[in-house]
Amino acid sequence: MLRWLTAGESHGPELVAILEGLPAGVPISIDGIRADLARRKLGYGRGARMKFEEDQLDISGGIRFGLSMGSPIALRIGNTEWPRWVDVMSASPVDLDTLPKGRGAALTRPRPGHADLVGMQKYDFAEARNVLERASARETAARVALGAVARAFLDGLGIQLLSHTIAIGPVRVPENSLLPGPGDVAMLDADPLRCFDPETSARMVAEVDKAHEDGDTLGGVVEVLAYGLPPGLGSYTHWDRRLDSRLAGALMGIQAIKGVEVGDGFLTTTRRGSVAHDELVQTDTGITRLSDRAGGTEGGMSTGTVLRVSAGMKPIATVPHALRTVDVATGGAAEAHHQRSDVCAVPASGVVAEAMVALVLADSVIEKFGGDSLGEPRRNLDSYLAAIPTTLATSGASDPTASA
Ligand SMILES: Cc1cc2nc3c(=O)[nH]c(=O)nc-3n(C[C@H](O)[C@H](O)[C@H](O)COP(=O)(O)O)c2cc1C
Ligand SMILES: C=C(O[C@@H]1CC(C(=O)O)=C[C@@H](OP(=O)(O)O)[C@H]1O)C(=O)O
Repeated sequence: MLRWLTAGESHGPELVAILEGLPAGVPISIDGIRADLARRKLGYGRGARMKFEEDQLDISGGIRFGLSMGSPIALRIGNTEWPRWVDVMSASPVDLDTLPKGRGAALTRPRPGHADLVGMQKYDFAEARNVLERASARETAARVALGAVARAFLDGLGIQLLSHTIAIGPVRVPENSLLPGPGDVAMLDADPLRCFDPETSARMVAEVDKAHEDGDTLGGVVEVLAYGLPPGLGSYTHWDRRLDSRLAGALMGIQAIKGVEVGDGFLTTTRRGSVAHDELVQTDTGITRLSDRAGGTEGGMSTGTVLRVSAGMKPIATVPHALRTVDVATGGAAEAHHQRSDVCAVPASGVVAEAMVALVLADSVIEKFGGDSLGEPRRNLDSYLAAIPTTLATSGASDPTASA
């Protein structure tokens, strides 16, 4: 079993992350983790903080000479904003009257759509600073670092992941567009919105510009693809063993994600059964699916075809053209607090979604193929695939673009 935890606040000294249960012998490049952290900061529409905040990565344990040791992997990501927040986020008591006016001010005008009001109610805080510090998606940097480690493990088994943006607000890639493959990651990262279709990307840029001009914010949809999975990860035998259930939980656990679809998702519900599923035919190389509407799972198990899951992000709650709220200090009508914010963080969410999918898949692989050291799941995976009778064997991936 793979377990992971993160700690740390948005303006605290650092984020901390621990990954427990990874086999020994997985090659882990520290620069590779740094590269994924840099990818999370990409994307047209992100706010000022992404320009000056650096993710300062340090390894505290679990990796030696570039290889995992089988012990918990501990990572720290320093917040370079920290020097400006030492007093406001001090772990020791401070005289509140000495705090700087802006950063140290009590946040009594909760933002609709953020965690502010309910967080104050639940944890008995008079203002929202403690709430937003941990609710903030700054925490996703820690998850991306953990995801990079999980991805290194999957890589060693021939499993590769990527994500791309399929919608920004109302602008969406055309149905049945070509899907990106593992070789397209550099190209995706070079696109301002991490969109695979240049024409749609240009329209997305215009949509972000328009929202920015209007003092507004945007959401959208990202899709994660995983290539090279074996059939049989997850299980139909119990709800919490289902791969799709675990993926949905992990993706819904990302800040601002409000919906998850597997394969064609809700579109499938509009189709008749005769055109909703992926028919099977026998070929020279084994059983093949004629389409990929299901997105790589059946019965809560990976089918061995490309896994395709998407996550929908709501528009950023800190709207510059501030929303109506109540000042909880006075009880009077007010505008929600706003200093700075992202106009759109959908491309970054794609990188976070990749990390969450990588962690779930790595956990599922370890569950099925075990492993104290990398060789063990490799051997078990090979012998499992070799033991599938030829009458049941499937032949690699179907064409995922043939889904309609
Ligand atoms: C990568 C990323 C960046 C985000 N940036 C902001 C932001 O700048 N301002 C904001 O209000 N919300 C931002 N959010 C969303 C909030 O963190 C989220 O809405 C909040 O924690 C409340 O959780 P909920 O939306 O899931 O209810 C971001 C989310 C992600 C994934
Ligand atoms: C810091 C990050 O994202 C932050 C997520 C976030 C939120 O409310 O979720 C609000 C913003 O923080 P601030 O209010 O300090 O500008 C984003 O910049 C990051 O992704 O590294």
